[in-house]
Amino acid sequence: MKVACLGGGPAGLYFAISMKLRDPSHEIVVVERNRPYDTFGWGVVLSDETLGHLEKNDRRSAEMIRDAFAYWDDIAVHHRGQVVRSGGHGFCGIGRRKLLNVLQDRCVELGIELRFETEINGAEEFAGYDLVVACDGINSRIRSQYADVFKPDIEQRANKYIWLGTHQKFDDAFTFIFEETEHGWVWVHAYQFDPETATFIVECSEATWRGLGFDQMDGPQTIAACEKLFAKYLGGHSLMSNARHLRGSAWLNFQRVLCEKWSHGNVVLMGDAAATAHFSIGSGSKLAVESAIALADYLHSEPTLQAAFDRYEADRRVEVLKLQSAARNSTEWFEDVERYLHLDPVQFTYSLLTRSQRVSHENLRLRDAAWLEGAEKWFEQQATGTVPATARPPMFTPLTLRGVTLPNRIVVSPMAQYSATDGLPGDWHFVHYTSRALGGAGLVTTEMTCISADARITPGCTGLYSDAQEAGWARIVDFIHAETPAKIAIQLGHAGPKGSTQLGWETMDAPLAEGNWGLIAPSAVAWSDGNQTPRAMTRNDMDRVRDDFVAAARRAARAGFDVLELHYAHGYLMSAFITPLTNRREDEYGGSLENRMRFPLEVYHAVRAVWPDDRPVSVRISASDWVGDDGIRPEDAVQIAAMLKEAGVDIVDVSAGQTSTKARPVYGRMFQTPFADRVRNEARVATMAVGNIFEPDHLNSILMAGRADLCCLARPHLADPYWGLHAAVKLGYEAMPWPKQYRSGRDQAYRLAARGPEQMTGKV
Ligand SMILES: CC(C)(COP(=O)(O)OP(=O)(O)OC[C@H]1O[C@@H](n2cnc3c(N)ncnc32)[C@H](O)[C@@H]1OP(=O)(O)O)[C@@H](O)C(=O)NCCC(=O)NCCSC(=O)c1ccccc1N
Repeated sequence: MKVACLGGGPAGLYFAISMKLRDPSHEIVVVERNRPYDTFGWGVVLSDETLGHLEKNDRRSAEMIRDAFAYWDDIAVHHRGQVVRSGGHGFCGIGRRKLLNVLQDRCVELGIELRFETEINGAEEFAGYDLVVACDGINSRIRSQYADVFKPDIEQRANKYIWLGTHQKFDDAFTFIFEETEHGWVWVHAYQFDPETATFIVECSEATWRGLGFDQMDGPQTIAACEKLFAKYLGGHSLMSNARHLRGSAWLNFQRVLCEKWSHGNVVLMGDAAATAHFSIGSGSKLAVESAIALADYLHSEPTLQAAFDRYEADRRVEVLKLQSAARNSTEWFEDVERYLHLDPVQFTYSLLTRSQRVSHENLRLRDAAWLEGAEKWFEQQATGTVPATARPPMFTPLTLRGVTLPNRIVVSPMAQYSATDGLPGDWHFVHYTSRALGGAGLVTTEMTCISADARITPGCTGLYSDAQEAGWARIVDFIHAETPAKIAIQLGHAGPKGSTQLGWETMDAPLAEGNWGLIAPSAVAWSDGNQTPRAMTRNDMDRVRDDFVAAARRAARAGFDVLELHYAHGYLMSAFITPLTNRREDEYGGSLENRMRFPLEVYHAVRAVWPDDRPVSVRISASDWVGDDGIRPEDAVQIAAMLKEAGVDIVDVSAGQTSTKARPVYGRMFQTPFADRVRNEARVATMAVGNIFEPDHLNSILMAGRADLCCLARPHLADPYWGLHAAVKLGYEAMPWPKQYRSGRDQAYRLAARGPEQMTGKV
């Protein structure tokens, strides 16, 4: 086969080697515009796993690469005058020039032609070749030439970065340095890649970059300014640019590239030309060399060029998407890093280490158990004020809000049971709520409990507007207080435009077959075409609703609830005021966010005035309407939370959506946690995270990284009332209190768990 590799970066060179090794009769040329020693980038990073793949593919070049590698295990984070160091991270770096030279030497050894200083203008210049591999990097000309076929999706990221080098040693750890300037924060990713040299990537937001005047500086001025900013870390050494190469001498914005199609005729994309991964997860080189191996394999296993391209694309796209998803998390973390810089250095470091969401709490334990234990102790000290002798998982630390101390951070999320008659909590509710409290949750939240009969979502919803209902709830609260360490919250709400609908297991959100009651809402906007149109509320209606909330709050206090949560989310009455999608009012309760929040805040203040001072109030909000700029966006949620905080709300329960039938939510593990994180760290208010949180590791990671203060689990608690107890068994946390009646079951559960996971009873 006659093969042309257009571009002599790692992808092109390694593909040429891989092809020649599989069949020495291939005639291969690598065409490259630069001279052999002309390159950008200082050092690149490969993992041990990728090195293993290289070894299997070509032992000889792998050994040469291994010999030239700098290894380091620690990550050091310089922040607010402290250095936090953790181990077990296992990186290896090599000079990009060294890597290219090793690969070039190997090409020559195998009889591959290297044609340097040759500019490629288009794939047609290689018409006589059987296979043309476009590995011409991030700005690929060949990709542009066939852009209508490859359909590249190129996203320019917000931050500015420059890739520099230094002779200062960073050989003991991969080092992150965060420095505050009068124009915002600037930070460094530094790592050694040969005995004399380290990569020194400087990054900041565009606003900081402009504020510091980098947009007006030439190369030498830029370097001098960076040297001054980071002088105390450079030990008198200078910074160096790779002046001959644009990508080593100028500030860049990272471009995330993904092509819809990777081949066209006999032309195929590879490496950065096909897909890129942000440098902050150190996986660009992995993608390039592993793609090179995969394409070489398929070209020798498949009957036709097209079949090989198809398998290559299908196989590599999955890997690319996985890495790009982790890379996106990491990129966004650095774009939003100013949100986290107020955190304590320990928590900030934890947040940094888990930024891609690929590294979880237990994974960090495998990397550096001692560091994680220290971090867990720090967390517990924040919660209790005392340094513990032994650490416990963050999810089992208490949280105090006003005069109420929750024994742990596990919350049973409010979930409608649709099982009440006339709003009365009955035996079903008694068994359901008390079981979850016995099962280890720190806080059990009731389903949305309605402030009046016409405030109900369905005829099966519970209420708190009669003496009988108050007595029914008091029975549940009393049992929980007498028999369990759990606290119990009542969630009070009014269904507004989503009222008078069928039970959850009938047709959700559809009106009743008969016996519908009239609806009220901020404006006469129906939930859907199939729902009743509500009447727009008058001020009299507002007075009644406020007074009903107050009366229910008084009853809740008398019934002994520990926490009161107001339901301001999911399209119900208060949420319908907050979102512009359903609030079309032209008076002082509609229009700006301040106006839309006016009635919800009035209700909050009225409730707070009758709710005991020593008991906290939580408010659940929808942090996104999932409809783009027409509805509530996460940045609006920060403002909403700031208003709630200002009003005295103790914790914001951050959910999302269910406010419009047009919503397009993006589901996934912990998919709403980024909203809780943003609200917590921008509005600086305690938050609860909710939404597809289901593993103990999720809770510990969320809490420890400061993304939320409590974690709500809904469906896991339907599947397993004893979720909290089982989580403690799984984590080996033996101090978890069990009901005394169940102690022999507890002992057996821990014994079986110690023998191995397959022996465990119950599931988590
Ligand atoms: C990703 C990788 C391997 C991709 O290799 P590719 O071979 O696909 O692309 P490349 O750009 O290296 O080489 C392609 C070369 O093709 C050539 N070329 C382009 N157009 C023409 C043309 N018209 N005519 C002739 N030649 C052409 C050209 O030389 C180009 O290279 P370029 O000009 O340098 O882009 C490469 O770009 C690279 O080495 N990147 C460095 C990525 C990296 O390792 N970053 C991670 C550092 S670790 C890190 O920062 C980190 C790690 C952990 C935690 C935090 C962190 N911050």
